[in-house]
Amino acid sequence: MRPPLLSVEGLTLDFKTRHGRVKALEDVSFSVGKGEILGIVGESGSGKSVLSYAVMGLLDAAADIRSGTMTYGGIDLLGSGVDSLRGREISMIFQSPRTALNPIKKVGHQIEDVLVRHGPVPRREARARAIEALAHVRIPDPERRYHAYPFELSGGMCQRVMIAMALACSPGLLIADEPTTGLDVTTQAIVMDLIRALVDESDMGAIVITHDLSLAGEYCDRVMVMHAGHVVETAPTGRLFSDLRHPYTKRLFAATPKSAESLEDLAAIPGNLPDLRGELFPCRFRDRCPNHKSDCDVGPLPLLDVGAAHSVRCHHPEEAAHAA
Ligand SMILES: Nc1ncnc2c1ncn2[C@@H]1O[C@H](COP(=O)(O)OP(=O)(O)OP(=O)(O)O)[C@@H](O)[C@H]1O
Repeated sequence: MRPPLLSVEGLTLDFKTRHGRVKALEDVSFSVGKGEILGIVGESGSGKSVLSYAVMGLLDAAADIRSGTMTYGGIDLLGSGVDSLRGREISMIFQSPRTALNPIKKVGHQIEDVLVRHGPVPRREARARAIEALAHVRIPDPERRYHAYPFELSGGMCQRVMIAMALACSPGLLIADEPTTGLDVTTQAIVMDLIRALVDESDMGAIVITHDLSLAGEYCDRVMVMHAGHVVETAPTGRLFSDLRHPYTKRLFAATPKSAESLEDLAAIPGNLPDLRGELFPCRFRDRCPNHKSDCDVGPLPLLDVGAAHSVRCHHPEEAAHAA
């Protein structure tokens, strides 16, 4: 087996605030391999963005990494002198591409800036490389689009420009944080098809962060489910969808719209995320969980291996689908 590209082990991270410590991530472990898309799903506030910012080294000063390791290609991401790795080897795209782009600069020039800064590519070659980058993300007529300002492009085109910028220096890992938010359904599919194709045709790995379980099911090789700063379930996509084992994953799935369903068919997930500033039980889902028992409140949660590369952090997972 090939060693993972990115490996995160036991990451525990708090934010120091005036109202106490926000326990944003606890004991988070996962890996991403070359040519693989890992989907990270969970409700708003589950820690998806904090986790990606931690990998990118974009955390604000209030963040306190209390324990854990993060390595990229064997290099310690928590060590010093790794900033140049990010941007070149690990690249990120965000939601709202229109606001992430500079509104008063031609998109071609914005790609050139990335190439010159992180490439490093000599300025005289940057224009040709920027046009290549636009062509790479299937933007029609890239020579003409090179001169466009963001307001002249659709939301989907702006997201493709962002992906072109992120891929300009051929990173090994792409992190896409809600890359299709705000785009219509057809454009969402175009952007996700593009990310899938770019991963398949290179050795790049990718993390796609989304609250949309069905999008993760369609485009990701593996899915990791987060709840209130914990990883509660991880599995290869096909396996997860045929055998949801964590009570939270099951409810998240039931709350995910499928095309044939009406709003009344959707089951809301009862209760709210716990306040991450207070004392927390070992299981952060316990107040919302239909399977809660007294042993859930004692000691650390077990990480159960429930099948091929399928793990669940729970005392009382749901019955296996085939046993039902
Ligand atoms: N700078 C900060 N200071 C204090 N708490 C923070 C800070 N940044 C994030 N948090 C807290 O960390 C937790 C996880 O937030 P995060 O933004 O990662 O969630 P998310 O799953 O990405 O949500 P969304 O889908 O809405 O983006 C939340 O409770 C949030 O309030």
